[in-house]
Amino acid sequence: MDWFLQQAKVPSDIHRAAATQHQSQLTKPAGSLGQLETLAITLASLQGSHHPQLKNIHIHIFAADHGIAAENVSAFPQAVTAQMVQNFSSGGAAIAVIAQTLNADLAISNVGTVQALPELPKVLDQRIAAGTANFAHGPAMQSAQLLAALEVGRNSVSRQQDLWLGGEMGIANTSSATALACALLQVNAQQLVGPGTGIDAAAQQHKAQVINAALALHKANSNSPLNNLQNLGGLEIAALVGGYIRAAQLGVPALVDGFICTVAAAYAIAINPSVKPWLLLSHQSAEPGQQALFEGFAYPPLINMGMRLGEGSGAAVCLPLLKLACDLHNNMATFADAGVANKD
Ligand SMILES: Cc1cc2ncn([C@H]3O[C@H](COP(=O)(O)O)[C@@H](O)[C@H]3O)c2cc1C
Ligand SMILES: O=C(O)c1cccnc1
Repeated sequence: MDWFLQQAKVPSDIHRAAATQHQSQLTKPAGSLGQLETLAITLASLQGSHHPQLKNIHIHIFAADHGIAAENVSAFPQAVTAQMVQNFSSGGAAIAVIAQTLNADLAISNVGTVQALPELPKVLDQRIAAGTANFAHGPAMQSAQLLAALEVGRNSVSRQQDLWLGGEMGIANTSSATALACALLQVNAQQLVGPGTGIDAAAQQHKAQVINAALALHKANSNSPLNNLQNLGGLEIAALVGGYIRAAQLGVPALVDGFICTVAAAYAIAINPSVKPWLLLSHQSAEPGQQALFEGFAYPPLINMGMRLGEGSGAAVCLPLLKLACDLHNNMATFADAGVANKD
């Protein structure tokens, strides 16, 4: 059996029940910490621990170019993908600043920029191809490339991680993500298309037309999520899919970023439904297409900051909340410990 079809670990009901009971003993009215309580309980059951923790957080950005960029669907030129990889490496990108502030481990995999890059700190050169092919004209990837990209994501996860957070960089990847979401949900691109890096309404119409035409082109071979991923995907999106599936198999919770990552996570679930409990939505992106996918997840997103950047940034912004959820769960006094009267 292909590795990505193997079952995910099963979350611990025993730890969920114990964490729920523990929360009811802490010095606060029951339920008053809202989602911080449910988060701690979820992390306890996923980590199989009475003391959920987020000490070892791994942020991994996957970068690749997209052939669909030739269709004029992004506000920015393709060269920005590689330039941003250098910016991740040198610490100037938003995600690099956030990772630094939060003291989280940041790695970058170049899975397919058109230009090869010189060796850069923190950047793994894992180029599978010089970007994807233009999916308006044919399959984005060969099947061997899809398998290789899934494998790159797989290899970024380890059991030692308390949480795995994937991010992406790839000019034109909102077009790929929109096409994938349309194929999964069986809807028209007009329903999901959005501004990406900031194109206006007329350009969004054009983007939707390009995507709809491509969906029609690939329709005959669109009967499985893996086929759709190969035809419409990006190398970095496929790597994210591999990362989400592996995290779930190893019992590592994964925090899902905005639109593109949510599409990748939805594909991980479509390919291997057992991964679903392990994928936590972080933020609601301002990219409109993301919301249509929320129903397929086990938990709703945590915050809405109006962000639409990608790079894993929205998920990373949620990390302090997750850490607080753990610390409150682990360090608050119980009514009995503190001598505080509980309600009758
Ligand atoms: C400077 C810069 C930094 C970024 N970081 C993430 N993205 C985001 O924008 C891109 C997707 O939008 P579209 O489909 O419109 O090209 C992706 O690379 C995504 O990660 C960026 C985009 C730019 C321009
Ligand atoms: O929500 C996202 O992930 C997103 C939205 C626009 C551009 N890049 C990423």
